[in-house]
Amino acid sequence: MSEMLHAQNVAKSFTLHTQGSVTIPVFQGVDFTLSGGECIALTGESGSGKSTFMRMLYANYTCSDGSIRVFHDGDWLDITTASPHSILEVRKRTMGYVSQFLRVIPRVPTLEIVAEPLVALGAARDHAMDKARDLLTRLRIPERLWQLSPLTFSGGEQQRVNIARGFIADYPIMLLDEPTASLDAQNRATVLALIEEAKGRGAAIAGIFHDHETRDAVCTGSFDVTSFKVGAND
Ligand SMILES: Nc1ncnc2c1ncn2[C@@H]1O[C@H](COP(=O)(O)OP(=O)(O)OP(=O)(O)O)[C@@H](O)[C@H]1O
Repeated sequence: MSEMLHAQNVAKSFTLHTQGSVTIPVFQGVDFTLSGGECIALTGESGSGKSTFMRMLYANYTCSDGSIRVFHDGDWLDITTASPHSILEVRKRTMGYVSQFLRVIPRVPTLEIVAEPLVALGAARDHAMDKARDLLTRLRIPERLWQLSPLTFSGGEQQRVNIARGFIADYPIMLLDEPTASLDAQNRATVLALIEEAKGRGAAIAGIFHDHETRDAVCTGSFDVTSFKVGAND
């Protein structure tokens, strides 16, 4: 399995500038690697920093220390020092992120929202639309909703649209933030199948899965963020 992501000696603390510059240390000294075909669960008690770490892997949060290198376009790129343009390129071609919540521009139809990442990669529009229809069907979004904006959809429907959008492109690295959180058993099974398919094509996956059954079904390993808590080894 080839390594796709390598975080080294990563630390994070938040400074609350609006609250007397109070500093909240979260973790330090985090070493983490992710290879193709793996699905690693980020684990640890509530507040240990799982979401924070995942946002750092996606360069949404800065690092207080350390490096996070991703294998992008045949070379290693440190996203902690990369330009905003490079980060957008990494997100477009190398690293997908499926969050629990859908963020979309109002009035854009669901089908377009799902197809968009593949169109952005240069795929033919017909192919992207076919794949979007296929994913929406698999995720049981009724066809009568495809031309509507998902803004008025239920929480579970919005999450499934988000999953369809996240899985439409074959990203080499995928970050999954509770992808099955508000899904029923049938849809959860579909998401598990999508994760298995991504693993099978060699994607390197890291995820937060509060549901143990999901974690046990798809994960090849786990990574406990708690052990890097500031002061954990004092
Ligand atoms: N934007 C932020 N500003 C300030 N503090 C933050 C911010 N995001 C997270 N934190 C703090 O960082 C710590 C880790 O939070 P995080 O959400 O990453 O934990 P978690 O392990 O994902 O928790 P949970 O399992 O409850 O979702 C918490 O103490 C939290 O208050």
